[in-house]
Amino acid sequence: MSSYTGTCEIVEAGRELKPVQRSVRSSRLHSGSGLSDKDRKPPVLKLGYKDSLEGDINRLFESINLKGPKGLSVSYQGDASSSSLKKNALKKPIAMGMPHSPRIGGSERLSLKHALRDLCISRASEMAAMKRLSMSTSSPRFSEAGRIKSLFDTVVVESSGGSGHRIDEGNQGVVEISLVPEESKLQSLSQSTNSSPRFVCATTEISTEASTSSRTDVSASRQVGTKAPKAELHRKEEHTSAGNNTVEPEKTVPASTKLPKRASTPKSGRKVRLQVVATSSSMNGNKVNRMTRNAPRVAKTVVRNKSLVKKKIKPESISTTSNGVNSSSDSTMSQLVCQRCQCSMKNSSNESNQDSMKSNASGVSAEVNSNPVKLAENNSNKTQPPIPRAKKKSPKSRGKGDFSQSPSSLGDSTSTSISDYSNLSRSSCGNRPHMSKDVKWEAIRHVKIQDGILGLRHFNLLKKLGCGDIGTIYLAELIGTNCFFALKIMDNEYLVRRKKMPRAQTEREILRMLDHPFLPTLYTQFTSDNLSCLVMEYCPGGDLHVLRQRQPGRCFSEPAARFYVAEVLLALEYLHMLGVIYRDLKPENILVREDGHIMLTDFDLSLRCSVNPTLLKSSSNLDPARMSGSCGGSGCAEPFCIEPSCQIRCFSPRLSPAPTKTKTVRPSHASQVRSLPQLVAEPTDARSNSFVGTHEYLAPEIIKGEGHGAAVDWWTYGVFLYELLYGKTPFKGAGNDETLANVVLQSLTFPESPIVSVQARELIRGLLVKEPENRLGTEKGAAEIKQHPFFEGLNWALIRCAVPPELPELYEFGFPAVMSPKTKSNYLECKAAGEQLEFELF
Ligand SMILES: Nc1ncnc2c1ncn2[C@@H]1O[C@H](COP(=O)(O)OP(=O)(O)OP(=O)(O)O)[C@@H](O)[C@H]1O
Repeated sequence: MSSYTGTCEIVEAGRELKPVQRSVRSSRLHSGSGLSDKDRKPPVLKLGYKDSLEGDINRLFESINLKGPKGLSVSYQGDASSSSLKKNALKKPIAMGMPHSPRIGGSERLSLKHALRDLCISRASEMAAMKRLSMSTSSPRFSEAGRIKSLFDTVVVESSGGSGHRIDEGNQGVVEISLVPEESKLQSLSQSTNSSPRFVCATTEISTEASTSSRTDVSASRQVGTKAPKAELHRKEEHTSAGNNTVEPEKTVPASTKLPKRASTPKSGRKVRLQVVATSSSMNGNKVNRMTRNAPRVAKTVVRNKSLVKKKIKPESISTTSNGVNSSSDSTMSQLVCQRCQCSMKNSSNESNQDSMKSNASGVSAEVNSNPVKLAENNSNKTQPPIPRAKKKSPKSRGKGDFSQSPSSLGDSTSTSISDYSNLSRSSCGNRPHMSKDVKWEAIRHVKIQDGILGLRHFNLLKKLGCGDIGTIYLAELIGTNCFFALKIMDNEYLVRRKKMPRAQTEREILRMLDHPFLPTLYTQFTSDNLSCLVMEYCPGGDLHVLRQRQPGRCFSEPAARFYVAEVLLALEYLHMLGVIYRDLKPENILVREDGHIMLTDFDLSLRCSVNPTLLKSSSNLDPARMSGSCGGSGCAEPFCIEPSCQIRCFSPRLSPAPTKTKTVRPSHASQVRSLPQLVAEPTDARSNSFVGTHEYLAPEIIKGEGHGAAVDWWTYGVFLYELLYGKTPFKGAGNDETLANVVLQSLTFPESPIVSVQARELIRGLLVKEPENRLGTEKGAAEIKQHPFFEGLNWALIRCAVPPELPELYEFGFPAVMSPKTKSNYLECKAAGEQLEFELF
C-alpha cells in the first residue's frame, strides 16, 4: 500500500471521513435523492399514475385484508431489514397519515391499513418515478432521480464489490463518488492548491474525477431527453445552495472519501482507478464531442467539468491546454511523457548531470516550446515535487515519478517508456537501420531532451586522436553516459578564412547520408562557440597505416590485405551508389574497429555527383584484358606476360598458392557469382578538375588536369592494395614533384619481395591503368572488381561476419586525464600538418 500513489490521499482524507459520512447519511434523507414520502407522493399522484398504482395497491390491500390484521402485523413488524425509509413510512400513518389517507378515521386496523397503503403508494410511486425516468420523463425531479440512479449504477459497475445493497448499508464511500463529481473535484482542487505535496495525488484524482464526471454526464444526458435544461437548472441551484450549506451531499463529500473504501478492497479499487485514468483521454474526448452535438446541457456541464479539470491540471503539468475539451487528453499525455523521462532517468547513470539538466531545463529555448514532449517534461521538471514513494523505489527518478499512478502503472510505464524511447531513438537515427539499436542514439537524445540542446559542455575530451586539414579529432565521452565518440571540432572562423568551409560542408553532408558497416556513423552535429562539431562513431583500433607499420616486414599478408581491400571495396561501392567519389583513399583514412573490421573516414575531399545505379542481369561477359590490365596500354611489367591476353599465363602455378583441384570438379564460386545479377553503381558521368588527393595516390588524370571521374577511386584502390602488400606506394619519388611525374610516366613494377600472388598483381595492374577509360572498374564499378580472381571464394554478402585478420596488441587504451575545456584552444595547432595538398583550379 505504501507504494500506492493514492495512499497520501487516503491517509489525509481518512480524517475527514467520519463527519462526512454522518452528514451524507443525514443529507440523503432530505435531499432529492432520498425523497421523503411527503415529497414523493404528490408528484406521483399528479402524474396520473393514480389509476394504475392505486389499482395495484387496492389489490394488494385486499389481499392484506384477507389475511387479517395479525398477518399484517407479523408481516410488518417482523421485517427486520427495514430501512429508515420504511420506518418513516410506517410512522406516517400513525403521526401524519390521516391527511394523506383517503379513509380518514376508522379503526386501528384501518389506520394500519392506511399506513400500509401509504407506504405502498410511496414505494410504488418511487418505483414508478424510477421507471419513468428510465423512459425519459419530463420532470426535472425525476431527471434528478434518474441521474442518481444512473450514477448508482455506474458506481455499482465500477466497484467490484459493489451492489445495490451496499447503499442500504450506508456505503457512502461508493455512492458519493458518483453523486457529486463536481464538488469532489472542487474539493480535490482546493486540496491540491493548499498542499503541494499532495499535488501529485491530486493529479490522479483529477483524472479520475474528470472521467467519472464525464461518464456521469453522459449517462444523465441519455436519460434526460429534451427537458434536460430544466434538470440542469435544478441541479445548478442545488449546487449553489451546496456552496453555502454544509448539509448537501456534494459539499460534504471530498473526492478522497472513496479512498478508504478502496483501501478495504485495494485490488478492485486500484483496478477501477487505473481504468478510469487510462481511458480518460479517449473517453472524454469522444463523449465530449458526442454530447456537444446532441445535448447542449450536457455539453455545458462537460465544459464546466473540463474547466475544473483544466484548472487543476494547469498548475501541475499541462500549461499549454488551450481548451477544456483537450485537457483530459493532455492529462493523459503528460503522464506518458513523464513516464518516458522516468525511464530515461533510470537509464542515466550520472546524478549530477541530471541535476544540471534539471536546472538547465528552465533555459530551454523556443525549440522546446514547440515540442509538446519537451514542454511537458520541462514543466514537470519545474513544477513537480518529488514523491517519497518514487524516491524509495529509485532515487534517480526524483521528480519523474510524480506521474506514477501505482506500482503496476510504474512497472508498465517503465517498460512502455523503454519501448517508446527506443522508438523515438529509432526515429532520431533517421534512415540508418544498421545502427538503429546503438544505445548512443538514446544517450544523445536523452541529453537533448534534458537540456534542449547538445553542446561541448556535455563532453569530456579525453584524448586527441588526430589532426586533419580542417579540424581536430578527439576521443570524447558524453558525460555520464559511458558512451564514447570521435568528436571532430572545426573552427568556423578558420574555415572561412582559409576557404575550407565547403570542404567541411561536404564532409558533413556525406556523413549524414551514410549507413554502412564500413563507414562512420554521424550521430549528431552542433555548433558551440563558433566551433562546428561532428559527433561520430569512434574507432579504437587506429588506422591501417599504423597497423601496417606493426606488421612483420611492414606489410600485410596477402589474406589480410585481401580482407581489408575487400571491405574497402564495399565501402567505395556504397559511396559510389550514393553519388560520392571518395578521392582520398589511403591507409591513413582507413580505421580499424574494435572488432577488426574497417571504417573508411575523411570525406572532406570527396566529390558529390549524380549516379544512376543499375542492376545487370549477368556480368559474365567481362573483358579478360581489363581484368588483368595487361592490355591497358600502360605497359605490363609482369615478366611472364608476353601476349596481350596473357592473364592465364600470368597465373603461374608456381606463384599461385591456391590449389586447382576443385576448379576442375565443379564450377568455381567466382563463376557462380558471375552468373548472378550485379549492381552497377558507378557515377560514370562525374567530372572534376580539382587537384585533390595525396601525392602518391593521385591518379594520372588528376595530375594531368584532364578532368576526372569515379575512376580515380579505382586508381587509388590499386595504389592502396599495392602499399598493403609491398609496404610502399608504386610511384613514390624522392620528392612530391618526382612522385607526380612517376605517376604519369613511370610503368608499374612489382618488387620481388615480398612474394605476392599473380591474382593480386593482376588486380593491381588492372587498376593502375593510366588511361581511366581502360581501368578496371571504370565501366561497371565495384561489380567488375569483385569478380576479379583475386577475390575468388570471397563471400561478399557475409564479409562483415568474417573473422578479421589478427591484430597486434592495440595501443594503450587507457584514457588520459580528462582534458580541461580550456585546452580546446589547442585544436588548431595541427591544422597545417599532413602531406595532403589541395590545389583548387577553379
Ligand atoms: N572516427 C574516428 N575514430 C578514431 N580516430 C579517428 C576517427 N576519425 C579520425 N580519426 C583520427 O583522426 C585523424 C584525423 O582525422 P581527419 O579525418 O580529421 O583528418 P585527416 O585524415 O588528416 O583528413 P583531413 O585533413 O582531410 O580532414 C585520423 O588520421 C585518425 O587517426
